[in-house]
This record gives sequence, C-alpha cells and structure tokens, in this order.
Amino acid sequence: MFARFTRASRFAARSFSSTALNAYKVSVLGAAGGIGQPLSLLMKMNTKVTDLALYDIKLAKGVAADLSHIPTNSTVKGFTPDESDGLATCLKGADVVLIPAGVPRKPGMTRDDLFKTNASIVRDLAKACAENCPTAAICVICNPVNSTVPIVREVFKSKGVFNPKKLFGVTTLDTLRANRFISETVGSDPTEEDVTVVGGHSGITIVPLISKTQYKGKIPKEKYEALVNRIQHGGDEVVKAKAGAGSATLSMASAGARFAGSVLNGLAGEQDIYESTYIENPEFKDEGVEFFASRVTLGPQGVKEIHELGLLTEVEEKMLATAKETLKKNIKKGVDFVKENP
Ligand SMILES: NC(=O)C1=CN([C@@H]2O[C@H](COP(=O)(O)OP(=O)(O)OC[C@H]3O[C@@H](n4cnc5c(N)ncnc54)[C@H](O)[C@@H]3O)[C@@H](O)[C@H]2O)C=CC1
Ligand SMILES: O=C([O-])CC(=O)C(=O)O
Repeated sequence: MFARFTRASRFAARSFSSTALNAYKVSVLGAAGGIGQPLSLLMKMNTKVTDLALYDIKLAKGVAADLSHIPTNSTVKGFTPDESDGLATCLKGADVVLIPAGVPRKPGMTRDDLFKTNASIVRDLAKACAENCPTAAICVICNPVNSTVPIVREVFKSKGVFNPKKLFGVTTLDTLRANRFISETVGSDPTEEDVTVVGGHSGITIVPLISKTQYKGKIPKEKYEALVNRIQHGGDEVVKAKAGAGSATLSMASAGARFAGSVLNGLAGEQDIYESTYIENPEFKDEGVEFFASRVTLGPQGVKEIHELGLLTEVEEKMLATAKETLKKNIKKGVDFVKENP
C-alpha cells in the first residue's frame, strides 16, 4: 500500500515539471495509420513518455482507448477533426511531434509521386504545430521527406518560429536497413552495426558511408554495389511485396520509435546520443542544398552538433554529387509549394 502511494505521488509530481523529471508529451499525427498505430504503441512503452496524444482524421480515439489499457506511465488521449479544437489540444504542450500522416506508395510509384497529396497535409499539420507547439521537436515521417521537411520549415518561418535545431526528417529506417543488410553481407551481428547514412530519403539520395565502418575496403566490389543498391532501394522491396497494400510500416514504426527515443534522451540531457537525420545543414548551402541527412549529436535543445562528412572514397563522392543534384530539386519543390500555396 505504502509503495503504491509513493509511486502515484511520483507520477503526479512529474506532470508539474516535465523536463526535469523525464516526463514528456509526445503527439502523433496520423496515429491510426499503418505506421501510426505501431509507432504509438512503441511510444506508449517508452518510459520517458507520460502524455501521449494521438490525432488522425479517423479512429484516433479507438487507438487511444486501446493503448490506454497498457500499464505504463503514460496517459493516452485521442483527437479527431470533429472536435473544433482537437488538433490544437493534441499539440499544446508537446515536447515531440511525430508526423506519419499521409498516403503511402503503391507499386510503380516514386516517393515524389506522393507530393501532390502529402504536401498540403504536411503544410496544414505544420501550421497547427507552429501555432500550438512552436518549440516542440518536429519529426517528419511523411513522404517525400526530401520535400516535406522544407515545407515544414517554410511554414514555421512564415510564422516566425523556425528553429533549425528542432526540425527533423526521419531517415532512421535507412540506418536500420544498412545495419541489417551489411550484417547479412559480412556475417555479423546486426545489433552491433552502426552504418552512417547521409543525403536524403529516396533512391539515389540515400548515401550509405560504408567507408566509415570497420569494413572499409574489405567488401568485394560486386557485393559492395549490391549492398548499396539494396540500402537505397529497400523501400521498393517492401512496396513490391505488399503489392498495393502500402509500404513499410512495422520497420518504420521501429525506426520512428528509435529516433523519437533518441530525441527524448537528448532533451533529457543524456550524453552521446547520435542519429542520422535530414536537417537544415549549412555544409552545402552554397550549392543550393539546404537540407541534408547528416549524423548529429542530439541534446537538450535538439541538434547539438552536426558531424562533418570527413574523408569519403571516390565512389562515395560520386554518390554524394548525384544525391545533391536531386536533393536540390526536391528541396526547391517543397519551398516553392509553400510560396505558391501558403
Ligand atoms: N520516412 C520514412 O522512412 C518512411 C515514410 N513513410 C511514409 O509515411 C506515410 C504514412 O504511411 P502509412 O502509415 O503506411 O500510411 P497509412 O495510409 O496507413 O496511414 C496514414 C494515416 O494518416 C492519416 N491522415 C491522412 N491525412 C491526415 C491528416 N490531414 N491529418 C491527420 N491524419 C491524416 C490517415 O487517416 C491514416 O490513418 C506515407 O507518406 C509513407 O510514404 C513510410 C515508410 C517509411
Ligand atoms: O518506400 C516507401 O515509400 C516508404 C519509405 O520511405 C521506406 O520504406 O523507406
């Protein structure tokens, strides 16, 4: 009885001082979807999350009711557009916002083909974030990430609240795939691998830096090329296998939960929190590439340090050059969209 009382008091105290006591509000927009549901489940299991707020145009209340029975610290609330201030309430006080809302690919489509539907979804959700939780870390999962992240920046800028340290495109799935696929190539334990993947999140813009691993120069050319190709086109593999029923959802939920967990660990002041993520990066700004997935250290203010690329192999330099050409166009497309459709 006494132990229970103490625990309850501790949880009550958490709601008063969020950051100091490792108690955070996480909002998931698009929470009833293929990614949204398992991602929300994984956030419910994260012990740093004490307030989980779920928004979707359908079913968010049902998903919230379901998850709310799991005996972890967090409360769970669901919001839908039929309540006048549903989205605003979902977002108010959020420390981290995850955005998997948007349509997924079908076979034969590129991520860029999703732009015409997803651009306005992301723009509108970004407006709500800028108005209701301007200081939250915004983590964009919705594709095409190369363009949707610039859309969020433009919206935040237009409202005077943009903070480059708190806007992230979630590219963690590329890291997970690289870790898994390299382990299959070299016969290692995938949980021990840590491949840095930079650039963007679509085909040739995904640049795995194998030269930064212990396997530099050790993987035969043919195997190396097959590995890079599989990392770059891993998404297509799943789209094809799901045959019209969508794209990666479960591996993406795992990636999103890992990334959100790292952001929370950084906010909590934990040390040595590293992730690769698509962020505003000044390194290639002169070339018109304002966003670039980079390895970063995360901290209490979001991005604490952007790691420079350093020395690359000739092959990696070539991949980088090709990636930058496409990224430049993808970024411009997002920026222009907000200019033309504010
Ligand atoms: N960044 C990455 O590595 C990855 C990104 N994705 C992307 O994530 C997005 C979501 O994929 P899935 O979950 O498979 O799709 P889904 O169709 O299963 O779920 C999307 C959810 O978004 C909701 N939604 C649509 N418009 C909304 C709005 N205006 N506000 C709130 N919710 C809204 C839908 O009702 C649905 O529940 C897609 O754009 C997909 O391409 C997918 C895999 C990996
Ligand atoms: O391939 C897609 O459309 C979904 C995605 O971004 C991925 O699985 O990496």
